[in-house]
Amino acid sequence: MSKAGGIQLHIRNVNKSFGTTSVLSGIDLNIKQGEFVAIVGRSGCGKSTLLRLIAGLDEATSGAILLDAQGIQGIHKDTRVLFQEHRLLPWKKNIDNVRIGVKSGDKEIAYKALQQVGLEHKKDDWPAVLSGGQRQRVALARALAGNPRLLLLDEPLGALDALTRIEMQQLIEQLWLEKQFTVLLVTHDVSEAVALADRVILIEDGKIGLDLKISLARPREHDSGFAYFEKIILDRLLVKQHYETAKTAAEAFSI
Ligand SMILES: Nc1ncnc2c1ncn2[C@@H]1O[C@H](COP(=O)(O)OP(=O)(O)OP(=O)(O)O)[C@@H](O)[C@H]1O
Repeated sequence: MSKAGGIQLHIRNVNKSFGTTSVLSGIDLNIKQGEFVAIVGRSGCGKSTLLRLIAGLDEATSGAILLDAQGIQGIHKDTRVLFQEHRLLPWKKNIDNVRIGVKSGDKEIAYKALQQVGLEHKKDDWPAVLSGGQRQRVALARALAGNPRLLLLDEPLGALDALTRIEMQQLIEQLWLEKQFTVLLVTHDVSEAVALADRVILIEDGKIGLDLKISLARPREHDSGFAYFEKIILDRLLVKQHYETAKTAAEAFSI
């Protein structure tokens, strides 16, 4: 029997290099059972790399990643990952794509997962006839069907239009409140991070530059409190960008 509730995560002094290029250095992070954490940062800062290490899809160069106090060894049975691309198999009907996520292959469980994302009526359709948002919902259903305790989301809403994106955010929040799994969401969208997360982690220069608790009630409104948190994060991202731009300009003019 798997344990109920979310997975607890401890990251201790994790470093990751590709060849001689260091991407992550000295990452320390504790995530509580059932916490919703968003990871933001400029393009290429190492967000996806960190997520892949936690998913067990890649190995840290040094340091430790503990899931429920156990050192990670490959993909944990209670972890599911959702990527920006839906990764559905085009030759399988939606219900059969969701069944891939069920260990026993049980069709009932797959059907229930499709119900949870509001797409049970599309069970016998092919992924090709769905909209982009619907395909992402089927991919989410496939992840849910595995009854995850840790859900890793790597920009899963990045390719969706603004309205569908907000609907998906609400669906993810509602499922998280119901099921109490732990969530790590990598996103470029600061507003999305503030809308969903208990904590926002900002990565810069391969380190944690900011670890901000979002102390706003749910469901979140776009009010002055929301704008306050958005500004803290955006200011931090932009200050860094201004610094980089100034540095590049200074180098170009040999200042
Ligand atoms: N398998 C790999 N081999 C070599 N370099 C890699 C590999 N994976 C990632 N990198 C490098 O590591 C750095 C961080 O990449 P990563 O994808 O984690 O960034 P990111 O913050 O998720 O970026 P984005 O927001 O653009 O998706 C980049 O410079 C990238 O080129």
